[in-house]
Amino acid sequence: MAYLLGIDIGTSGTKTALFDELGNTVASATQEYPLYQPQIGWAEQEPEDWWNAAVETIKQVLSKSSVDPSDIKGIGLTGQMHGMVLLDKEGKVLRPAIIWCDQRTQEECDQITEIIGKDRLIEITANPALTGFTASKVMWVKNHQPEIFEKINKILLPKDYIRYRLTGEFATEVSDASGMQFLDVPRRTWSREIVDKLGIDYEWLPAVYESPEVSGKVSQQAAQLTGLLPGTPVVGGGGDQAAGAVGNGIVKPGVISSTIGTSGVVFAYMDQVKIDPKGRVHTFCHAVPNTWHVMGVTQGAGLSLQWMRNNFGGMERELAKFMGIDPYVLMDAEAEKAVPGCQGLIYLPYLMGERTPHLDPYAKGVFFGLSAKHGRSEMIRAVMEGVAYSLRDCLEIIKEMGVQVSEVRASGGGGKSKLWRQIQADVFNSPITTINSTEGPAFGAALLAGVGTGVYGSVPEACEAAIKRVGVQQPIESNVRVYDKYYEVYKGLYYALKDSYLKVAQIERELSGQA
Ligand SMILES: Nc1ncnc2c1ncn2[C@@H]1O[C@H](COP(=O)(O)OP(=O)(O)O)[C@@H](O)[C@H]1O
Ligand SMILES: O=C(CO)[C@@H](O)[C@H](O)COP(=O)(O)O
Repeated sequence: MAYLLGIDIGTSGTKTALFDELGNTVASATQEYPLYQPQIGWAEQEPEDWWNAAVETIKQVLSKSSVDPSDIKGIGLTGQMHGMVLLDKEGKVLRPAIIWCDQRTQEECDQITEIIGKDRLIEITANPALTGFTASKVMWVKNHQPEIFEKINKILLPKDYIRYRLTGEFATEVSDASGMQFLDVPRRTWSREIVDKLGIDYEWLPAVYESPEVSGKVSQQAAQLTGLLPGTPVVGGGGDQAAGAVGNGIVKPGVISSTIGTSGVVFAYMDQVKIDPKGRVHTFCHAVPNTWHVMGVTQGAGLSLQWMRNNFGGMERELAKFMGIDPYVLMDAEAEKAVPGCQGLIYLPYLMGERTPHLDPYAKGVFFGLSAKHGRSEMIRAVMEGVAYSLRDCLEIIKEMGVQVSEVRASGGGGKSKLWRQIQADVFNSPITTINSTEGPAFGAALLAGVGTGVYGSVPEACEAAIKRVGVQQPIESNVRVYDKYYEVYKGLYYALKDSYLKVAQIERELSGQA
C-alpha cells in the first residue's frame, strides 16, 4: 500500500495528515499558533511558528501511524494563500509574515493600479489590485520599511517557506502563485512586465511548477528533524483553496465547494479563464494542470465564530475542557436553541474588512437588530447565519458569471458542524453534500503528491479513486423563506453603513497620528 502525506499551513494552525492510496486517513495531527494584530486591520504570523508546527505534527503523525517512512511515496504542501515571507541572502526571515487577511495596503493597491493600469493588470493577473494579495504587501514594505526591502533575496508564500525548510528549494506552484499578483494567470508563468514595473527583482521569485510536479526532495537535515526518509519527493501542492478543492473533488464543471475555514470560500472549477468584470471574485490557476478556478472570498467566516469563542465563549471553553470535547460543539448546541433568522438579529462578518462582494478593507463587523429579547444563542446563531449570507453573495456572483452549479459540497472546520451545513443549505436553497474526508487541503495536497509520484494517473483519476459522497442535507422550505427575506436586509446593510465605515477609519487614522 502506498501512503501520501499532506501538510496544511493553516491560519489557525498546521495540520499534517497521512493517507493511504484509497483515501483513508491513517493519522493526523494539528498544532495551533498565534495570529498577531499589532494594529487594527493588520495581521501577521511568525514563519518559525509554522515550521515548528510542521516538524511537530509530522513527528506525531509518523509515531501515531507506525507507517514505515519508506512507504510514504510523496508529500504535498498546502496552506493559507497570499502571505508574504521575505528572506535575506542567508535564507533568514527578514520580518514577520504579513498574511492574507491584513488590510493595511489600500494605498499600495492604488499605486499598483496606477503603475500597471487597471485593464492591463486584470488582463495579466486576472484580478484587480487587492489588499489581500502579496504584491501590495511587498509594495508596503518598499514604501514603509526600505531598510528591509533592500535586503530581500527571496519572496515566498507560507507553504513555500516550509518547502524551503524541508527541501532547501525555492519553489512554488501556479495555484498559490496566482494570489501573489505577479503571475500571468492565463499563461501560468511569472509576468516580467508586472515585476519590472513594480521594481521587484525577478530573481526574488521562486521557480513556479504545476501543482502535481515534483519540486524537490526531503533534505538530510529535515529528515533528521522530522523522521521522514531523506529523498522523499515533495510536489508543488496548492494554495489551501485549490488543494482543498482537489480534496473535495472540485475538478470538473458543476460541482462547487463552500468552505468555512478562518476565511469562507465558494470555489468553482473552470476549463477556461473567465473574469468577473467588477473583480468581486478571484480568477486563479487551479491545481489541476491547465485549468482555472473562480472563487468568492469572505474574510471573516470561521474567524467570526472563533472570535465569539475567544471573547464570549468562556463558559463553553471551560465546560469543553472538563468534558474533553471541542468548545465549538457546545457553541453549535447553544446556537441550535435560536430560531432561523434569530428574530431579526443579523450579523455582518466583516471583522477583517471584506473581499467578495464589496472589496472594502474598511468594512467592519456588525450585529444589527439587537433587542432585549436576544441572548447568547441568537448571537452565536446570527454569526453562523451572517457568514452563510456572505457565502451566498459569493455564490450569486459565480452563478451570474455563467458558471454551472449542480452540487455544493461543504468543507473546512465550519463544515464539520451539522447546524452550519443546514444553515448553508437553507440560505443557498441548495442541497449540501459531504464527502468521506474532512481533511480538505491536506487531503488534496496528498492526492497531488500521489499524482506527481505516479500513484494515480491524473488529478481527476485521484479524486475518482479516493473521494466518495457520504451525506446530503436538503434545504428546509420554511427556513428558506425566512432566510430569503433576511438576506435582502443583510445585503442592504453594507450600503447603509459604507460611509460610516470610512469615517471610522479616518478617525482611527487621526487618533493614531497617521492622518
Ligand atoms: N464543530 C464546529 N462547529 C462549528 N464551527 C467549527 C467547528 N469546528 C471548527 N469550526 C470553525 O472552523 C474554523 C477553523 O477551520 P479550519 O478549516 O481548521 O481553519 P484554517 O484552515 O483557516 O486554520 C474555526 O475558526 C471555527 O469557526
Ligand atoms: O485569502 C484566502 C484565499 O484567497 C484565504 O482563503 C486564505 O488562503 C486563508 O485560508 P484559511 O486559513 O481560511 O483556510
